Amino acid sequence: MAEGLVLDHVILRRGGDLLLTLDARVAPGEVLTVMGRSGSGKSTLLSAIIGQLDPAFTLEGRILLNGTDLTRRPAEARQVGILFQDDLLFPHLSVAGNLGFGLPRALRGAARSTRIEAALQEVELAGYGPRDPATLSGGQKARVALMRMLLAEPRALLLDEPFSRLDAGLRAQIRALVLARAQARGLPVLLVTHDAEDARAAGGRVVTLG
Ligand SMILES: Nc1ncnc2c1ncn2[C@@H]1O[C@H](COP(=O)(O)OP(=O)(O)OP(=O)(O)O)[C@@H](O)[C@H]1O
Repeated sequence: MAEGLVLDHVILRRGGDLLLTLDARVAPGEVLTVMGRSGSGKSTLLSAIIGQLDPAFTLEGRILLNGTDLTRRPAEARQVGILFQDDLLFPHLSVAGNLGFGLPRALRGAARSTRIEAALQEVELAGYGPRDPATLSGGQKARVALMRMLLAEPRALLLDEPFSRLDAGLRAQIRALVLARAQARGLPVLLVTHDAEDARAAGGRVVTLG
């Protein structure tokens, strides 16, 4: 059984037109960077992996995670986390409320608060639970969005240009944090980016679509 994320002869078509083909394995703790011109299908590939492919596209091949075939599973059963460029926090919830959103519903009371506080500590935001997200800096919001996603205990992580709205210094800092937290959990990571510096910093293999 192959651990990690396996894209087994994946072919995406729109109508009769071939969009992309990809055959790749991302091992636990490894980062595979996906680059390619605008329109080459990077975001569509991520949609297929999370189970939210637009019906305009068809998928051939298989998507496996830790040996389990996800191809026909509904999105909510896939345990694949994704971070986008505009990962907005829910404005009507506190920081703790936002983090709680990623937790299983069955987890209640003190166990719940303990998990939330540990998540805040992991990204150096101890004590920020009661804060209104609107009062956070861009980097703090990005850290809360990261932990909200990780608290759902994904088995793989997809990154769709999540750093591109951050200014250069912050971008490097958040990128390093996201990759470190993913690696600490042994998650396979697929990083979609236009930025050569992101690819270099990720340090793994690069595939170019189109
Ligand atoms: N819902 C849809 N219906 C039909 N065509 C679509 C749909 N979504 C995207 N496309 C088309 O599919 C192709 C791939 O789009 P996709 O967004 O995956 O590209 P991308 O590589 O992520 O681009 P970018 O780098 O600009 O974000 C493009 O030609 C796009 O116009």
